[in-house]
Amino acid sequence: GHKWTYTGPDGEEHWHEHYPFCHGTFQSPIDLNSELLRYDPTLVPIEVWNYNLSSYEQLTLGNNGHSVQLSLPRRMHLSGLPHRYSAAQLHLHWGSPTMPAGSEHTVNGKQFTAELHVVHFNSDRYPNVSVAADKSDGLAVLGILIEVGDYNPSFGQFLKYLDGVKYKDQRIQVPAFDIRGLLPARMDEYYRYDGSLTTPPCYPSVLWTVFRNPITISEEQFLALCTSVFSSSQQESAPVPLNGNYRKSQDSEDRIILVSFRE
Ligand SMILES: NS(=O)(=O)c1c(F)c(F)c(S(=O)(=O)CCO)c(N[C@H]2CCc3ccccc32)c1F
Ligand SMILES: [Zn+2]
Repeated sequence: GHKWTYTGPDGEEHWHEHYPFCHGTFQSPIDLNSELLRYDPTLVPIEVWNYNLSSYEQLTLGNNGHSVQLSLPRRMHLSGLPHRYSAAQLHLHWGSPTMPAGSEHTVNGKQFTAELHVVHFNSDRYPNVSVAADKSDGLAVLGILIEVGDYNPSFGQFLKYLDGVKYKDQRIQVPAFDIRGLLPARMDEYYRYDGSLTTPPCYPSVLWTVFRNPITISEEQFLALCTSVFSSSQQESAPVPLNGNYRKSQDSEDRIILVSFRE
């Protein structure tokens, strides 16, 4: 597909020129504003299955120029959603050393330091994430807000390999680890709304679950994330740091955001 970036002539204001859904409805991210929240007692705790991967297993860590992503085995899956959703990949959105706020979802206008997305596809209905990506019930993404605080050992499990994927299109195999460690303790408190991919092609195909409680990473871990990787390929003369890879808040239109918790 056509080149897209987060700034400049191919930035998010231009995405719709080649990816029409980016100008469409049900776009993500949105501001999770108290005025739009509705408590829904039917929202059960999210349950994750087979997230505790063995270090004998290897995962593919890659830099696709837009984010760093980790491939996930499809036996990892979620229950507590309208269908079984099997894992495909996880990736991050973050700020920069000078502008550290880089989450996609915001809470009452507050932008967090970064955001982790664990992308799953509806494996009851579709064979893989690519086929599911443009179907209205195709994807379920877990959003985990990240703020700077205590060191995060789970996060360290793949940050330590970032030097192997410094440049666009680099991929390496890394030992798997317990992905549950990247999620917040409370899986019963979350925001829920119908939205989209936050990157082109912006398909309105995502059932979003953003956990209420952020996880923390240390200042050093944050700096490692936003200084280790580049959106440019190794061959290019001028290395372009990969950071600020977040889409701005979209119009929530008249969407209600369901919450599993009482304020
Ligand atoms: N923030 S987000 O969760 O909306 C989201 C991304 F932010 C993002 F960068 C990617 S990507 O594949 O790395 C790049 C362009 O899709 C995906 N890719 C997913 C969705 C579609 C698809 C198809 C095949 C493999 C991965 C993906 C994504 F779902
Ligand atoms: Zn994402």
